[in-house]
Amino acid sequence: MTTPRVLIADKLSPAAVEIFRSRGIEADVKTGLAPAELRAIIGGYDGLAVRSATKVTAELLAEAKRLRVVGRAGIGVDNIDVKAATARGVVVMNTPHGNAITTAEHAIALMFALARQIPEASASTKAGKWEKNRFMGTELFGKTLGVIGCGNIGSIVADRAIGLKMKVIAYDPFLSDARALELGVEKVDLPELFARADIITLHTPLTEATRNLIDARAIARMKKGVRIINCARGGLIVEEDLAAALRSGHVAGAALDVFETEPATDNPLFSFENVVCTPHLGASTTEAQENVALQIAEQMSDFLLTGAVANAINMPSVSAEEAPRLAPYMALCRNLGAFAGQLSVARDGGFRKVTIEYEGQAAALNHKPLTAAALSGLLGPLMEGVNMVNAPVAARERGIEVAETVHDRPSEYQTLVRISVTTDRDTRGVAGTLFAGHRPRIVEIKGIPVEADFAHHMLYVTNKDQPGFIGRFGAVLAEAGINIATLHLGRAEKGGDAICLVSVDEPVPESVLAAVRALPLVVQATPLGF
Ligand SMILES: NC(=O)c1ccc[n+]([C@@H]2O[C@H](COP(=O)([O-])OP(=O)(O)OC[C@H]3O[C@@H](n4cnc5c(N)ncnc54)[C@H](O)[C@@H]3O)[C@@H](O)[C@H]2O)c1
Ligand SMILES: O=C(O)CC[C@@H](O)C(=O)O
Repeated sequence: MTTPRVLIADKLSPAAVEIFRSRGIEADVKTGLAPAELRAIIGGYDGLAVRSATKVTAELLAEAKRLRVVGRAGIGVDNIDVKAATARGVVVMNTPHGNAITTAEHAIALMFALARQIPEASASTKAGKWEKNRFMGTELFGKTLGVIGCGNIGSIVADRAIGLKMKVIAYDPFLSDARALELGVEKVDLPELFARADIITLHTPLTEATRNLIDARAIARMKKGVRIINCARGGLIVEEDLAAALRSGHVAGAALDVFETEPATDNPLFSFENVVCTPHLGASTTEAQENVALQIAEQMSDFLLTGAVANAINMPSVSAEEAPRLAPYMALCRNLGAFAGQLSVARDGGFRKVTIEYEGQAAALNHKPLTAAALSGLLGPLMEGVNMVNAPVAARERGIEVAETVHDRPSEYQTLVRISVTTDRDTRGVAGTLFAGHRPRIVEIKGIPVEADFAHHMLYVTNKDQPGFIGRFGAVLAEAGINIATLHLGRAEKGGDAICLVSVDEPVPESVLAAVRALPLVVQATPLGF
């Protein structure tokens, strides 16, 4: 394996570079590059580590020919075109917990700053004015805090606010009653939160569903004198609508760490005395930056070196312990998928349904990555650059139904995977096992037992089980100068359908295939490549 190369494109703790290098990965730090500069060099890297400044766009990804992973040292991935990355088979991973406490603390700090006008009071005091009467605050004790988005950060904010003896109400469509009870928050719907909260704090990701969540209509439903805190993403609030509500006095104040356009150097909200602003500092503590840098460097190194996948947005997880155990299964599933796919494409075209069955030891494994590997093999003949990241999406986009079946029954083999592909005309199944625990081996084709290793070039022939086939078949290949490396036969019953699977040393040319197909007793012949 060539040494993987990672580009660190945003300012990350030096600990990240140390981790990459100690794991034998080449790491270049090039921050502040213009998009064109980044596009010019990205083709040389297997991994890209970013924070929020670098925009990982479809244009950038189009130049990233060898890129396998984008690592976000932080939580929000809205600066990464995850759809484009997935389509190109690039894993996108983040560090979901590393800066959560720090960001929650920033939200609490902003709440205090807002309630006691600390930034303005500080500026005034330092300017030599002693304006004791100008800065009348509001107490937090007993106030109702409305938390919108009660995930990692929102729930830490709720916990801290409860410690301050505030009443916490929360709106999050995915918050269960049990979790709300555990957190000590009251679960409410959005209109009720707007109607009851004295202070509202936002902790949702920026998605199409949450963009412009706080607009003029939403603000009109809030209490007069409400205060709003945003430590999540700028696009959650319509800034003009917030400015209008600040002007009218309906909103008593706002504290904003994030803005619609960043870096925010000129924003109409800056002119309000009762607006506290910080430059996207939510995650900016030494502790959080150390956490996310270490975590992303470890995760990216694990993936590039061992295939382990943690905290990926667009791929199932594979733990570092599982990765070596799953590796031979992934090869088995990819090859079985490729076998079934090549057979079906060659004969019928489009796939309707794929069923992947796991039996014996395989039944106890983490199936999601194995199914993704099977789909990548299956779609290989149809798509360029298909891999475990983009195959499940590609299958969905092509309307292919994917079913996983785990058999809790004794298996003839210690471990078995069977892949069946249904087209408009037929269903074809291929099963395989791991020989000696690690070598993928075919054990059944269309219900007929046959034992064969996968090889680079193979020829799969179905024929009538009658004397004379093998001699003629061997002669055709021999006349064409094609050496048979291995030959495996199977049949459904004496004199019935039979199969012959050979591995050969080079691809079988079309003219030889035509000669094989023309032989008496031959039903079909399909070249296969693995
Ligand atoms: N200011 C900063 O520096 C900073 C730092 C870290 C994270 N963030 C932002 O904070 C966000 C939240 O981070 P997190 O770690 O808590 O994420 P999380 O995924 O743990 O929590 C997000 C929560 O939002 C909920 N949610 C989704 N859609 C919703 C909707 N329409 N209404 C209400 N709730 C909804 C989800 O169910 C989830 O529980 C991140 O997406 C990121 O954008 C900002
Ligand atoms: O990297 C940062 O400074 C901000 C990170 C933050 O926005 C996040 O989503 O994790």
